Amino acid sequence: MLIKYGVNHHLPPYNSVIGCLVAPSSILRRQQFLVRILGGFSSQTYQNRVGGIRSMAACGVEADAESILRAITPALESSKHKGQAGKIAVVGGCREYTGAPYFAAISALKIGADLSHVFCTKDAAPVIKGYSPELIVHPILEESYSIRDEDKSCVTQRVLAEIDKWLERFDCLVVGPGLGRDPFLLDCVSEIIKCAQHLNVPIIVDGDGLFLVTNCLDLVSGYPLAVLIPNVNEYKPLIDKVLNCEVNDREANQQVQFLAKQMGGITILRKGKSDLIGDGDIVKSVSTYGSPRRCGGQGDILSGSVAVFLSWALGRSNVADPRISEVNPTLLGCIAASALLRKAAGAAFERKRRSTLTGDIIDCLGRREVTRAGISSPSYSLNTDERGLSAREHL
Ligand SMILES: NC(=O)C1=CN([C@@H]2O[C@H](COP(=O)(O)OP(=O)(O)OC[C@H]3O[C@@H](n4cnc5c(N)ncnc54)[C@H](O)[C@@H]3O)[C@@H](O)[C@H]2O)[C@@H](O)CC1
Ligand SMILES: Nc1ncnc2c1ncn2[C@@H]1O[C@H](COP(=O)(O)OP(=O)(O)OP(=O)(O)O)[C@@H](O)[C@H]1O
Repeated sequence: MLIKYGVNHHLPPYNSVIGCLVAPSSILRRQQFLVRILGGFSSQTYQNRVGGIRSMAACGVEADAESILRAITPALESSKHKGQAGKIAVVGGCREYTGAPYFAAISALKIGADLSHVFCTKDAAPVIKGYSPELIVHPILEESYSIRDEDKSCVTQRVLAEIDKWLERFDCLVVGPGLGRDPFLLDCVSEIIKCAQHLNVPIIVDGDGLFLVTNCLDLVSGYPLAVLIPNVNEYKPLIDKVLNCEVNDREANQQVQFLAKQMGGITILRKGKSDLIGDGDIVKSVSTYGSPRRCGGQGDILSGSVAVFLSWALGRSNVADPRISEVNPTLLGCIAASALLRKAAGAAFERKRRSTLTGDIIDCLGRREVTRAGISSPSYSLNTDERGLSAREHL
């Protein structure tokens, strides 16, 4: 089955069936790159990884999210020291948005990371610090209004020098929650992305970070440790820019795959009724029922969660369990994070119904019924179409 998208005839047609089952040479190169940055696998393990990806593709589109979630979550052991369960950083937070970086960073901690940093503007920092003493907040970013044109390159250098001291220590960087659109700020963040890539730090791009990379695709294209997590509004311009066509919901899986492939094998997590996750090699969906509430901030929880699970998946890539060692860690991280968020959203909705807010979902991230095995069906009604009950029952 050959699938062409829109009017973009200069792009090679994507054979979805073959594309899902066979790892092409670009993907093999990506695997080799991951092998290198993960410290090396035996050639047998490497072959298994590729074979495992094929078999994962062959077993259907819906991910076995529950078992992946359990398999990549590290045991709590008394022999471990601070930092081993993950050091995450969020680059985001400006005058308008202080909630988004907070939600992402605190979610990372609540899931089990040991340390969570936020790099934000000077205005945003005291506010974010005020939300939580747990977060390490660096007020290093500047927006155009606060600096003179002649000082801009100096400020950029200072920001880079400051963040460079930290970058290498992070297991994952989340770029974009509440970042805003200030051009000078975004220029600085472009440089941060380049530095992180140079150090092989995984990068999750969300919110305004997606505005930045959609307008400058080279920032992440071809970087196998990049994950983009667009919502419905952020997906459209990305598709338009990369594939030069419109969003195709009938062939949503193939389009996610094609997008990831065209961007050089990065990972795409398209958020929605089902979260679709593709790396240009295979595509998986997570459709665990979550919550009918769509309050702002749930995507921020997801970005912080992907950061933690991705670093756990990377850290466990050389274990014997083939569900872990043979599959792209970025894919595993996205699947686990998506499943956990959905379960937490469902648990929060059980209690708070229509008044559920993002903080309520964060409170549920560690609840036993959310983290333990098994996905319980919601006891509440969805809507008249799906359950035959009125929307009033949500209250
Ligand atoms: N409490 C907070 O501080 C929160 C801040 N948030 C931040 O707010 C910023 C904006 O995120 P939102 O979720 O509000 O963004 P939206 O999902 O509303 O929009 C995302 C992008 O799509 C564009 N867009 C919106 N509607 C469109 C349409 N109908 N057609 C085409 N394009 C459209 C917007 O201009 C924007 O570029 C981000 O930095 C985000 O991280 C959100 O995370 C929510 C919570
Ligand atoms: N139609 C839907 N049905 C079920 N769950 C959904 C639906 N849309 C979104 N979600 C859930 O909400 C999560 C976040 O998606 P959303 O589109 O709200 O992100 P976002 O707009 O980036 O969030 P934020 O407000 O943090 O910026 C998804 O991963 C999914 O779990």
